[in-house]
Amino acid sequence: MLTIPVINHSRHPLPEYQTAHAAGLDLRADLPSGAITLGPLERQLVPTGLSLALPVGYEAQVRPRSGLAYKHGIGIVNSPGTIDADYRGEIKVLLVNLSNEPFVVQDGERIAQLVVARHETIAWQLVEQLSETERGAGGYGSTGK
Ligand SMILES: O=c1ccn([C@H]2C[C@H](O)[C@@H](COP(=O)(O)OP(=O)(O)OP(=O)(O)O)O2)c(=O)[nH]1
Ligand SMILES: [Mg+2]
Repeated sequence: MLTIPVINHSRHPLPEYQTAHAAGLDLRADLPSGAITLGPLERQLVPTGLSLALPVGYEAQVRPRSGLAYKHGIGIVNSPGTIDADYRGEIKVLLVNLSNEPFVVQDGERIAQLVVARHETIAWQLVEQLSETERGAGGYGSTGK
């Protein structure tokens, strides 16, 4: 279990895992001035009121919730959003309404989920040739349906 320092400027509880082995912690909209409406194809940066200090070597991904996507066409424009370990600002969620109907985001509503993951920090090794593989440069459906 990883412990992460967090500041909660919102009036909502900290993000929680909804089930015992969930990967994502649900993020809530922090809208002290009240609900906002996303018109069709409109995008808005929705605040969460949370700031983190992730350990070096970790990132957090801001991912959509499938229920909102399926029922209301709500996605995240930059999905998955990347929270860097050195970011100390407020986590925000760039929601987009991909439906034909206006969608109201309520204060405190669970709008996205945060997945914390390890990542590598790499150094480049500039070469003239890459190791050979069976796939080679094949992609984009090269293996068939
Ligand atoms: O969905 C997101 C994505 C990013 N961020 C914050 C944390 C992240 O560390 C920072 C920068 O994000 P990113 O690198 O994706 O944006 P950029 O356009 O490359 O901006 P920058 O030049 O500040 O890196 O913004 C969020 O709060 N929500
Ligand atoms: Mg960046």
